[in-house]
Amino acid sequence: MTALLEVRDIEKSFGGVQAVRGVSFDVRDGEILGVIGPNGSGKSTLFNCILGQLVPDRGSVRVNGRDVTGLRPSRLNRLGVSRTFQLLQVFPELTVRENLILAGQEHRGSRLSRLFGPRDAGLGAEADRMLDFFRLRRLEDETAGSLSYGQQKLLDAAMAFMSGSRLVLLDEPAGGVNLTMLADLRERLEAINRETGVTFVVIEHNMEFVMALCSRLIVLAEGRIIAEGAPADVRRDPLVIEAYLGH
Ligand SMILES: Nc1ncnc2c1ncn2[C@@H]1O[C@H](COP(=O)(O)OP(=O)(O)OP(=O)(O)O)[C@@H](O)[C@H]1O
Repeated sequence: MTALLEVRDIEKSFGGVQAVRGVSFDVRDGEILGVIGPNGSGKSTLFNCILGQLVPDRGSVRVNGRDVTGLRPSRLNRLGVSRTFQLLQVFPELTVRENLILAGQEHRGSRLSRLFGPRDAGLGAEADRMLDFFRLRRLEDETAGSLSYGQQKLLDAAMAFMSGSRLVLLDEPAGGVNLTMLADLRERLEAINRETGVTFVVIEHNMEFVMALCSRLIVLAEGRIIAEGAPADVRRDPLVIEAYLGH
């Protein structure tokens, strides 16, 4: 079976710094893959190469068998690929619902309909679905800036799933989220994966969260994959332990 995402031999340097050195992996349709590694191991650079924020020096990225290497993020959005960033991307002055609609419009490649189109730009039903999925319904008319940080992270994740995204890359979804909200976030991400079959790749520093959420992990150190497998095996791997302790 063709993988949904095929990453082959990606390399990326910044001046003399080799941030990613020949990374290859596949993500199967419906899988939740975690990408972990110490600070500076190349996780964000790899994500940016996959999602068109950076053009890799070498290697290729395929989505559903189609070569998308170096394609701009907006083109990837239209192919059903979206992402979150370490820093929140919500618009604090817009309501929760408006943020969802805007994200949906961006994924479709247009912000203009926000100004000129119908109020919900035809995305109302989908926004409703996300409000229910991420249990944000009672907050739909609140401005995003008035929510707690954990609620804003939930909204940020929900926005990535708008407009039929089939592959979502989540960059530190658990960062800065308190314990109660963490359990909620994980449970909701598992539910959306189970119920809609959407595939995700997650960069995360919170080990407990990532081990519980992901069915498979890859571990980066100094720009290379040093381990790959089920969370329980990866956490026992001497190379992984050394990479973390070394930092
Ligand atoms: N724009 C850039 N210019 C120069 N060097 C960069 C740039 N982006 C990343 N690097 C370097 O590339 C290496 C990998 O960084 P990257 O941010 O990809 O690691 P990371 O695993 O995501 O780290 P963290 O967990 O701290 O977010 C680091 O040495 C970093 O300093």
